[in-house]
Amino acid sequence: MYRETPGKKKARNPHFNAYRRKWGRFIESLSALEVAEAVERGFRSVFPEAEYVKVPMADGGEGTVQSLVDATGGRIVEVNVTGPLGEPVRAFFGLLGDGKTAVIEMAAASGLHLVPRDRRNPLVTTTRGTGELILAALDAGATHLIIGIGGSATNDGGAGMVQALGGRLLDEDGRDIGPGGGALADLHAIDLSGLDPRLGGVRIDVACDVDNPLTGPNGASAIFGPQKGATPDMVAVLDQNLAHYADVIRRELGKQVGDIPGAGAAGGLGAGLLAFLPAELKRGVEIVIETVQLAERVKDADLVITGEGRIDGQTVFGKTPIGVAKTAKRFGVPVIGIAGSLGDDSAVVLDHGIDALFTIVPGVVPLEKALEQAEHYVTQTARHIASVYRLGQMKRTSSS
Ligand SMILES: Nc1ncnc2c1ncn2[C@@H]1O[C@H](COP(=O)(O)OP(=O)(O)OP(=O)(O)O)[C@@H](O)[C@H]1O
Ligand SMILES: O=C(O)[C@H](O)CO
Repeated sequence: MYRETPGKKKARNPHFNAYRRKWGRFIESLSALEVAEAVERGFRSVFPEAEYVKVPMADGGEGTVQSLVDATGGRIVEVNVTGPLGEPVRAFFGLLGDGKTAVIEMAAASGLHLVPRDRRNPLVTTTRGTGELILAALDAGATHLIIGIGGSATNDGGAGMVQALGGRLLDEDGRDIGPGGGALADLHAIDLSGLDPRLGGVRIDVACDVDNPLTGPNGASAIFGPQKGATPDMVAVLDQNLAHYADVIRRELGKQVGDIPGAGAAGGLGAGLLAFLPAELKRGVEIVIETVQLAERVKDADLVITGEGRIDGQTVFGKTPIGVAKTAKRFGVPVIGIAGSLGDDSAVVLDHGIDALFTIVPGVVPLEKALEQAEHYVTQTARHIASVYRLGQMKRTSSS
């Protein structure tokens, strides 16, 4: 039960995955830290003396690097890498406060947003830039890598990535195969002897945005190929090539990776990471919870506030707010969820550890305005939540 310590109330504060980078190209919305700050401002106007702990959270998708950098006092490192079509792109990774953990979003180097719609072609797009980001992280001294995969322009099974790291993918004549999901048809042999030796000493946690297998009707090519520019004929070729790729991996490396859930994420990069590197696929939010030591930070809280852009029925499938709520519930801490918008089925989250839900928009406003005004709306909503919370305390005080 809640008990007020005079002068110091703990309303521990929030975990919110609104993604600056996601919206940044159109309209500036908020990073997780900025949302946390807005919640604190709203709460402070009602509870000025409370202690507020802000833990920017994420689920492995876009915004994860920024959140983990903010949560751990790390820094963002910018690097020039090879883009999906072979052109140079300015990408980034995060080096966390411990100086040993690097966080990579593969989409920063190999993302769909980097390729104009009329040039999308997964037969040729490559994950080479993702491999180059891994190399840059190793150069920075990282021994633990967190790699968020999804939002890719690619369907090459991580072939470009392993080539960038020194692995050789050879055709029948012993020549390196070219870039893209099309060239996988030529693969005959794999030689990992030139792989960067530093990879032997690293731990790699991979957060996939989906659970799809590598091939088949639910595989990478069939489900995500079309958004990358694949026609139905191209989907058939890409799927066949990934199946061949998995066969060669099995023959050459003795690893069976195609059916593992998440192998088909990011055009089969999930499978490539498992086949070639010391990688483990995990739930993104679990990786983040561990990295920011969330349990430690919520265990003494009186209240946790969490949220995301939109809370709906999908939120219960491994999204940030539910991971936060489950952690808080281990310590019996109440949890309030806030969101930019609530789906018709949002109430299901109330069965998964969230005790109450609020939307931040004050009325019918265009999305553009809602995003522009998000900081103000979050502050205002937090103030209203704090007022209701205080009412609950008054009732308890007067009836005790
Ligand atoms: N500031 C905001 N105000 C109102 N609605 C918002 C706001 N931010 C996000 N939304 C709503 O949430 C939807 C999805 O936004 P976003 O992709 O950021 O969601 P998310 O739920 O945080 O992320 P994801 O589901 O991709 O992990 C938007 O289309 C919009 O309906
Ligand atoms: O990149 C992709 O293919 C999708 O986001 C699924 O991982």
